[in-house]
Amino acid sequence: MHQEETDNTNKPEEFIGLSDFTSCGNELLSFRAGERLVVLTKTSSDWWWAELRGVCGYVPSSYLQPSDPGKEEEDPWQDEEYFGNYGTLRLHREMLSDRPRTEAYRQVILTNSPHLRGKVVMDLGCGTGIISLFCARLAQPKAVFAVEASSIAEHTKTLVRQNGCEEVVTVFQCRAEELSLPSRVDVLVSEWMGNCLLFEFMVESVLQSRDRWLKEGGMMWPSGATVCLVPCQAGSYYAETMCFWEQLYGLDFTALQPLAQMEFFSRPRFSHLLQPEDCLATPCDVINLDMLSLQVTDLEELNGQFIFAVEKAGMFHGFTSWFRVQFQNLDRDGTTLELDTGPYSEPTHWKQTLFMLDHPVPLVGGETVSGNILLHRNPVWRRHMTITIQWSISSTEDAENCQVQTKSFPMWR
Ligand SMILES: N=C(N)NCC[C@H]1O[C@@H](n2cnc3c(N)ncnc32)[C@H](O)[C@@H]1O
Repeated sequence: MHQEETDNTNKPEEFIGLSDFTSCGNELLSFRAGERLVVLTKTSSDWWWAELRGVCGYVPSSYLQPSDPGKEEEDPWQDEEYFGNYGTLRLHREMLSDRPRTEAYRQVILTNSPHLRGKVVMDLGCGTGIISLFCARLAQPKAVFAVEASSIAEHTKTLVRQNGCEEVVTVFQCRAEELSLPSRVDVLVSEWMGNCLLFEFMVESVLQSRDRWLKEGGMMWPSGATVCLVPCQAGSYYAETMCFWEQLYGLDFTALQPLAQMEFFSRPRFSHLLQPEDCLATPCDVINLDMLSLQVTDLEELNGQFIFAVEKAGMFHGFTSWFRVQFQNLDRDGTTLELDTGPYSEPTHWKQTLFMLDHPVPLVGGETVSGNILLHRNPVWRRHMTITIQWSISSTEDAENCQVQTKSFPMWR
């Protein structure tokens, strides 16, 4: 690749393919018309270094157009839409009606009540203030700073008054990044988890607030987070999205199956309820995060390995993912509490996330599914990521011919 001139602007930009481009060299990146690529560096006027679904390569600049001109100005955090959504009751009602989630935080406050006495607590992204109210009602903290950027905060102030907590709880209606507080805090509690743990990437705000406001030796709740994965059957989802086209009122609509595969299997399926009997192996913890040491830069790429021993024969339709979060006790010898959003626990509003393979594969007991998962944060749209899973299936007989497969799932851009 010759360098006519280099453009050192490193701000990634999103472009859309004007027409299909098929790579004819190993450093070139193929794409289809209409696909959104992220141009990382305009290395020359004709060839740019770009990324598509976690893979990088050179693309011809003449095949690309900037994604919708208005979008250049669009905030990469999409905060207007994001905080707009949280300004309505719909999402707060969903979170409050999630008993395992809300009860877990209540138990954390109750269990740690003695050590919370006289402490200063920050509740980051407090929403309706439920966790702050738990603190004020179930313990005797010196102060609780309830931080909420959306317009729901106006109502949160009323809820604090109506529940007699205004002496202890102060609501700050602003982004945590713009906050000024009278003092640092002993405990930073937040319910920040999104689908696949990280979607929305509110965790970045939590880490920045930790570095700005948490006292030395202070406590993060959650103190730790784990991403789990398992190979699974998804027979009913496969039937309703793929088999559906086989016999339609006596007609053969299977010509639509390639379209169905693109439409239903190319992105993760949120809110999938995995039945325990559909797990083909014992689930693996693939990513572990320590909320005291985790850095924002670590969030760009998180990698995990897995080896699954297939325990029973079944159809390998895909992988299912979920998360657990841990709440270390303020009494260092005390029990660590945990919220598990997996298939063996009571379902939460997150349920689980399903990653469908393009084609199901029959598995038999004794085979192994091994590989790795990569959570790659979107360099342009900062609340989004692409999950890439690489796997190979090996059986005891012919271990050598296990071919490595890979698939990337944008969540969502
Ligand atoms: N996936 C989740 N748990 N989402 C909960 C997000 C809650 O935190 C609020 N929130 C998210 N980020 C921030 C931030 N940087 N500053 C203040 N509030 C925030 C948001 O408005 C909503 O009420």
